[in-house]
Amino acid sequence: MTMTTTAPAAQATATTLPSAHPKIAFGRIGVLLVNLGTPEGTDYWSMRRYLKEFLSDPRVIEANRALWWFVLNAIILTKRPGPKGKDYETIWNKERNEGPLKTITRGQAEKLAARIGGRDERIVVDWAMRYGFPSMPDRIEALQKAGCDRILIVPLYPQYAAATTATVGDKAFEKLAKMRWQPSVRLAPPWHDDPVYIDALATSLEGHLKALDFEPEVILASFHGIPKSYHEKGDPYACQCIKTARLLRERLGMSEQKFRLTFQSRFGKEEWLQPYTDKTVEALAKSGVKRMAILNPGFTADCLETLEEIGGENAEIFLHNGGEKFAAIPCLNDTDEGMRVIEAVVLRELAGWIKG
Ligand SMILES: C=CC1=C(C)c2cc3[nH]c(cc4nc(cc5[nH]c(cc1n2)c(C)c5CCC(=O)O)C(CCC(=O)O)=C4C)c(C)c3C=C
Ligand SMILES: [Fe+2]
Ligand SMILES: [Fe+2]
Repeated sequence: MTMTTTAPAAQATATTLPSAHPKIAFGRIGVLLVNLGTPEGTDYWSMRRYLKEFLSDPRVIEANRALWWFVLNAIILTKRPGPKGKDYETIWNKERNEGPLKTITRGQAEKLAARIGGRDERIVVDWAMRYGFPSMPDRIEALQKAGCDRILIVPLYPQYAAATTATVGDKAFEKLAKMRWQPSVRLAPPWHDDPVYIDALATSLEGHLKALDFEPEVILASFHGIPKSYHEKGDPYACQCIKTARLLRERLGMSEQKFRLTFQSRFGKEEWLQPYTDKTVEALAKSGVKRMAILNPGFTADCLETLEEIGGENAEIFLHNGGEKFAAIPCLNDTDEGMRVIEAVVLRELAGWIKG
């Protein structure tokens, strides 16, 4: 017996859309590197605008809103912009007229694009600042216009804090809430205990120590602090900093006496995570330590807090109190070591989106 089949009748008409909508590009994959932000200039008004946006974020200042609004506007935004602007002047990139945080983040994005662009032609790398410019909403929109229907957002903080990492997510979703065709979004997790990161920090530190004309008696791994109350509410930040410092110390084979963890950049009257960097530096100098170095493993890029606060203020505290030799170790920045870490994090988090 033979079976015959008949072809189904050809569809009479093609599916038609109710009406046209604008042409929308799609099919590409965005990678958005995000760091904290920096003022647009060192003058009073640029400083004030930056500080206002930053310090109005409830993730950063968790105080009662009405009370904080008053303190911020009546006191902080009148007193802080002037002296802080002067501090920024000491580290300003005059060639580009911008803060070093911006220069370095741009460099990281450009180098990342060069490193991973060839793996998948759909990848587009961009960068943004959580506060100030280039703004996150602007760059997310630009990525979407470039055809990115998937975006990996990388908050450039090795240790998670609600005040830094979570607020990047908040800002991204605030923008997504206004989009008709939302891109799929991934937020890169912190990498505080990633072996690539620990190894990069160790290699970089060893290289810088070799280049010094002295051997430090004490090395401080100084992390930006947060209020102690945030830690008590469940922020994992302190635990992650402690783990980074321990892994790094073990990798370097140094004693707990020589390699110590401290927290810097206290803001306001509340108690912050301790031990404080400045108090430790002063106590070490007063106790007779003559040679020391400080590194900042929690900062992916040098900025006011590393160049001015550590390289300026803390160096001065040490030398003023009897210390003789002080070294501020540069951050990983866009060096080969630094890019090795960012590339590893990005490729791991792009898994499943790009070709294996
Ligand atoms: C690396 C992690 C950081 C954490 C955690 C963090 C918490 C935190 N910061 C403030 C207040 C200020 N920080 C400022 C600058 C600043 N902070 C970080 C990083 C972390 N902050 C960076 C990378 C920078 C940028 C420096 C630059 O070069 O532009 C400032 C502005 C400077 C100043 O006025 O002192 C403030 C203010 C709080 C309150 C906080 C946790 C709650
Ligand atoms: Fe800060
Ligand atoms: Fe500071």
